[in-house]
Amino acid sequence: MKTIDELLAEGVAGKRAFVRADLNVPLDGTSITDDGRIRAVLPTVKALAEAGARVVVASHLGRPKGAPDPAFSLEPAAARLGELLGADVAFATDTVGESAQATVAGLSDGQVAVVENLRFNAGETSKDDAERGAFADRLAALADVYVGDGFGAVHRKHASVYDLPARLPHYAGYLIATEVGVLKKLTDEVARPYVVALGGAKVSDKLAVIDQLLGKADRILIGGGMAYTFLKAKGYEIGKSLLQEDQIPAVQEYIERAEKTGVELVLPVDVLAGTEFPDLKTKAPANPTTVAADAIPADRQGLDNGPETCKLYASKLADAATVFWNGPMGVFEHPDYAEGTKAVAQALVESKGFTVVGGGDSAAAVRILGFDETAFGHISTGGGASLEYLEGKTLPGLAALED
Ligand SMILES: Nc1ncnc2c1ncn2[C@@H]1O[C@H](COP(=O)(O)OP(=O)(O)O)[C@@H](O)[C@H]1O
Ligand SMILES: O=C(OP(=O)(O)O)[C@H](O)COP(=O)(O)O
Repeated sequence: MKTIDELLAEGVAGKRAFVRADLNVPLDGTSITDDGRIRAVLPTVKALAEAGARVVVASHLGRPKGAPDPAFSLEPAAARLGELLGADVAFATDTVGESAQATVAGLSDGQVAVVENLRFNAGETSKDDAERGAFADRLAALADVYVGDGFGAVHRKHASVYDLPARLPHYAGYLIATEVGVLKKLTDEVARPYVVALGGAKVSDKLAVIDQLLGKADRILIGGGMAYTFLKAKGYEIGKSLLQEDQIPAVQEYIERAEKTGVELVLPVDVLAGTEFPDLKTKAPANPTTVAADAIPADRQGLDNGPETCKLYASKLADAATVFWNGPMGVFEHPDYAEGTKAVAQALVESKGFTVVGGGDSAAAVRILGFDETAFGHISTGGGASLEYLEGKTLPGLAALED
């Protein structure tokens, strides 16, 4: 894999450098609640700009449906990037159209532009190779070289991640190099006990990871939206909680395999349940009740770990020599549902083991809830990406940078 240092040594002045970043930051309307992913790509953007490149930064944000949607505009992220760089950052209101072409053509050496959300174009995420390829061709027309630095998206076989690097000389940016360097340590001989904590909302994406983790981890703690498919698979009532119904048979098999192989699979014993999903804008009191995890009332949904589960998970993390945590334990964005996430973060802070937190929202949670980032071994910008890396899978966005 060629790195950005090789590109800098070859000389990049006057060249258009396309940086595929992951600027998928959490937003409250148009205000960014955590800019960690923007800060994470700064070393790459700065190095290219200082070397005189014309830097074109591209990213997805959220999951728009292949067409422009103002709620998912990258404009706030572009503005924040400009503030952090201390320089004007141009913004193109489309990704490959007239605005992007004119914006890129207007760049001088050392200037930076951001183009609009890649996922406003159906070709970005298409499963059809030709459709993705056609979009990648249009992206390629904007640049001379490609720098892959969107670690959080390297597990996606998307046009800007997988097809575009094949069309341009390609290099890995500093963030990807750092992330892979740290995560590699968890794929070699890991210090045991190795405990993995999984939560969050991207349940369908991440349930499959457990299949592999069962052969690697000594203990797996399940929380967040992930937990309810497990509780349902055990035959419990989960009310209106998040459920991945089609995954129940797979989850039942995971539970059986864990029992047979001696992997400790730990599920919540109590949860905080509300009558509805809380209002994250007003943060109006949600008045949840603590209920047993095997008897969530039909009109309620589990939205955080309960107090007994918080204690249980802290005890299960206390003796870990290695911890990997992805996915908040509850809807931490609301103060009534933040305790489960806080308890896991606190247990990692107190841990004597090597601790890794991964994921856009998990990393944001740690910072928003006031934890000191330096108290963790590593905070990864990618959740799904780091999980799939730990599974030993070939990640499209890394494979594409290899040759
Ligand atoms: N029980 C739950 N029900 C619904 N959403 C949940 C629940 N627990 C956590 N979440 C949500 O999960 C989201 C983060 O999930 P995810 O994107 O998978 O994590 P990450 O970005 O760290 O990989 C948060 O916005 C949080 O509100
Ligand atoms: O937020 C992300 O992943 P993560 O929630 O697993 O950390 C990445 O930006 C990838 O986004 P996606 O899961 O919509 O492809």
